[in-house]
Amino acid sequence: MKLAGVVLAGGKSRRFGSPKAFAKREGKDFYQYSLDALRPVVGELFMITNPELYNHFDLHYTKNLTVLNDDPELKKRGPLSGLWTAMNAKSFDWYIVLPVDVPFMETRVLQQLVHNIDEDTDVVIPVVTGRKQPLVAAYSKQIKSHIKRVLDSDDYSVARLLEMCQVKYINIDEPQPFYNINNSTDYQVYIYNDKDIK
Ligand SMILES: Nc1nc2c(ncn2[C@@H]2O[C@H](COP(=O)(O)OP(=O)(O)OP(=O)(O)O)[C@@H](O)[C@H]2O)c(=O)[nH]1
Repeated sequence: MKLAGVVLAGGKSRRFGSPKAFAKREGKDFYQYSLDALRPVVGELFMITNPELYNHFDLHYTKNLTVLNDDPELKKRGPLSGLWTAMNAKSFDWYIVLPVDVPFMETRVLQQLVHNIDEDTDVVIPVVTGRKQPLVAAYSKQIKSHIKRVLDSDDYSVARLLEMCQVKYINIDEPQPFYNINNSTDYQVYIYNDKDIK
């Protein structure tokens, strides 16, 4: 089974106030944590961003990394633009997706997703303390045409896509295996107090 990693890195970070991809934890950029978490489980890595951010990434951060901008025809439609761009760039059996704002992500969470892949499933999504996490998930190449259909419609939300798919939700049996850093309060709580929560 051929697996690709996809880091969604083209968001506007309105709530955070500056591009989250380049926020730092212990001197390392957030986007690098996502790449590092994916690297042990996938053959190739894709990071999908936008032209304003593109030149700020280290394009040679790791081997087998391709950094692309969202497909110009489908840009600014949120995370699915990024997933579509990666699927269109190269065919793999499954795409393991991460956002840029999970600097405590660990590879073992992604391994649990991969272990739950089967032929009757299109998408594997973890549920963490009762919350579904569709941007920390595995997507089959089989749903590429569904993604295109959603992006061509008025509602290009991930929720709309999932209505069309066989989704397997897996419970991650740990209190908080990762944190989303969406705004400055999250940053304050989880990064400044990093030493306290470890
Ligand atoms: N490639 C790509 N990634 C996106 C796009 N929109 C959001 N993302 C990424 O998807 C993940 C989740 O995004 P959000 O945190 O919900 O949105 P955001 O735009 O980054 O932040 P807000 O403006 O505060 O909502 C992040 O890693 C974003 O970088 C997009 O249009 N293209």
